[in-house]
Amino acid sequence: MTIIFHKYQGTGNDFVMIDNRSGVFDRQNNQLVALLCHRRFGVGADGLILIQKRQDFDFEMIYFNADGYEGSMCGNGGRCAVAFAHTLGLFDTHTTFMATDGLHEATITPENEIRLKMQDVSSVERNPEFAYMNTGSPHYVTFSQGLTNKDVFAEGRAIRYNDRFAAVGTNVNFVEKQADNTLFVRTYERGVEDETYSCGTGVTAAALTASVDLPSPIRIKTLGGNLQVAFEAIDSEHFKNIFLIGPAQKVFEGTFEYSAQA
Ligand SMILES: N[C@@H](CCC[C@H](N)C(=O)O)C(=O)O
Repeated sequence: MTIIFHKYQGTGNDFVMIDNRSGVFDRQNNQLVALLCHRRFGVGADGLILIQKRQDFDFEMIYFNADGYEGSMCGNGGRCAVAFAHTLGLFDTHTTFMATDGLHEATITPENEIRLKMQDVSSVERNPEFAYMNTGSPHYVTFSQGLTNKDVFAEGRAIRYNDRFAAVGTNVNFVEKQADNTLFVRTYERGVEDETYSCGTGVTAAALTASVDLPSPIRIKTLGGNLQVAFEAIDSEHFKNIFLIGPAQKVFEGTFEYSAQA
């Protein structure tokens, strides 16, 4: 079987994108998804996204983590899906599409960035050491000093597999507030089981956590580039009109030869 794919990245969070409007790609084939995402045996990516037909919407985004299994919402993947759907001619500058956490809207800005509307957040658990919330995916957020030198893999993994989170898992974000009120965020991702260069739902959670000190929009720095999160805070636990804003770029396209025995 020959699979035509496109590779996209959004602030270094990278995705194999497949136009599956024909329905030919079997979304139950977790082994194939994991192989495509494998950085030595496959194309290599943090995740894979299928663009599918969906009645009443421009498209549906089906997101898989690099482990081959369908994940919860992916913010950077959503921005890349919008960029890819645009090249497929599915919309002009504004789109509405369906994802696992519901309806999303997005706009391509005059600066060619993707402004993606996220789901409202109606619950934030604020503890002295960390905050925990769902921004489409579950996120643990903790503030940290000396973040450049932190062992995000080891410390993030320890939290992801602790007694509270082991069964379902969580993404883990370490955040350092910088002098210019930018947030530097590094994320250990569930389903990738490693640090990624950026996590869109993670930086959204970081911004909402920091909203008690910083006004919207909040500028974010990640290992892979810069993002912004804009929002309306109703109070410290309720947020609406949340937007994740940043670049999404095509890297290359190609074909992948797959035989089930491989
Ligand atoms: N990279 C993503 C987050 C993807 C979701 C996650 N790994 C999970 O299923 O928990 C993003 O940009 O939001």
